[in-house]
Amino acid sequence: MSKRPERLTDEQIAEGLRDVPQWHREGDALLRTLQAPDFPAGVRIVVAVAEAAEAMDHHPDIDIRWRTLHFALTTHDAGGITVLDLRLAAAVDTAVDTVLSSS
Ligand SMILES: C[C@H](O)[C@H](O)[C@H]1CNC2=NC(N)=NC(=O)C2=N1
Repeated sequence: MSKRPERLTDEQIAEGLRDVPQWHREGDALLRTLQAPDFPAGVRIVVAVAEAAEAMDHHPDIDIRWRTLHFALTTHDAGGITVLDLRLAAAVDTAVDTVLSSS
C-alpha cells in the first residue's frame, strides 16, 4: 500500500484552491455545485467523474438533485483535506468540461 497523504494546512488548502477556482472549502471538505443542462447530462458527468475517481482510487461524495450536482471531497483516511482532494477537484473539473463540451 502507498503511504497515506498528510492533511494539508489551512494555508496549503487556500493556495491549492487557487488552481481550482470553482471549488471552495467548508470545514474538512472541498465543495463544488453545478447545474447540468438536464438530468441525463448530470448523470453523464457523474459517470465520467466516477471513472476518474476509480482510476485515482480517491472517491467524491456526490449528490444529484434533478440537474444540480453537489460534489464534496475529503480524505476519510486522513480525517481532512489532502493533496488527493485537490487532484480530484481538478479531475472533476476536467470530467465536467469534457462531458459538457460533447453534449
Ligand atoms: C484503500 C483505499 O485506498 C482507501 O480506502 C481510499 C479509497 N477512496 C477514498 N476516497 C476518499 N475520498 N477518501 C479516502 O480516504 C479514500 N480511501
